[in-house]
Amino acid sequence: MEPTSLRREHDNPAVRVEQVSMRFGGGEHENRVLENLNLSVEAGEFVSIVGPSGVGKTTLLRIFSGLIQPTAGHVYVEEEMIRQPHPSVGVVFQDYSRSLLPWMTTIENVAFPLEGRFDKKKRLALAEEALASVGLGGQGKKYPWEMSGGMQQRVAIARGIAYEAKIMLMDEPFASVDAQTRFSLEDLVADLQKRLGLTIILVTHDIDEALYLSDRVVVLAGKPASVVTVLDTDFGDHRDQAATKADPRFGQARTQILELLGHH
Ligand SMILES: Nc1ncnc2c1ncn2[C@@H]1O[C@H](COP(=O)(O)OP(=O)(O)OP(=O)(O)O)[C@@H](O)[C@H]1O
Repeated sequence: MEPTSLRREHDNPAVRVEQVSMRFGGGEHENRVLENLNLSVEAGEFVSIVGPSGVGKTTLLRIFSGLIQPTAGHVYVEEEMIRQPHPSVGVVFQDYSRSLLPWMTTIENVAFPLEGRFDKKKRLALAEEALASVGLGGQGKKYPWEMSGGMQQRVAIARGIAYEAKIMLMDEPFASVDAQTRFSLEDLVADLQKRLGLTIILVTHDIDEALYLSDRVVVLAGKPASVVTVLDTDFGDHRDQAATKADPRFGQARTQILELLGHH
């Protein structure tokens, strides 16, 4: 576990932000959230962002998505500067119940963002394939509200896959499910990432989850926030919930992050 430099040179960045600052409000109500932040994520890489509550993790993810514009700095997707959402980027939020439309069946929900891109037959075929990839093949006729929380979150992930998003931004996607389901969703996402060669940026408050899933863990801190450390994980490609978390290097990395965040 070696701390790496804050600005690492990348060969093939999928997404990156350059000198990004973000302020909300003005005058005496000004809230400076992010300042001069640089972060580059390589194609096929899994990067997690951790930091104290309110530090600006979600704000940074929304800037990466193009949903909001930074006050200063630039955002690039596949080396193209963006000012709005980019078709290669999918977003999965914690609150799956708000992202799935209750009056549509599961398969219709997954196929919905493909409207205008493909005819109906192709849309449904892609949606079925995506559902199968998250272990929900043949279940497309159910409505979201007939499914458990974990299943609904798998549907939300399938929607990004059907859309052929190569870059997935995930904001606390497993926070609303029980611990057991959380572990299986983590393993599902790790597997999909490898199989489909996805680039993933995950915001989480769970340091074990960040270490378990990521190639690098980015620690945000300060007010306004900046990247205080980037940790490379070296637990190998084949991770296992029990064995990886029992690895002494895992414990050392966890302690290092907790100390950085002021939890001694
Ligand atoms: N649309 C907005 N308008 C005004 N202020 C905002 C807006 N979005 C975020 N903020 C402010 O930006 C700061 C960072 O919020 P953000 O949600 O990004 O933090 P976070 O690290 O994701 O927090 P948590 O871990 O609690 O989810 C907070 O002070 C928040 O009040």
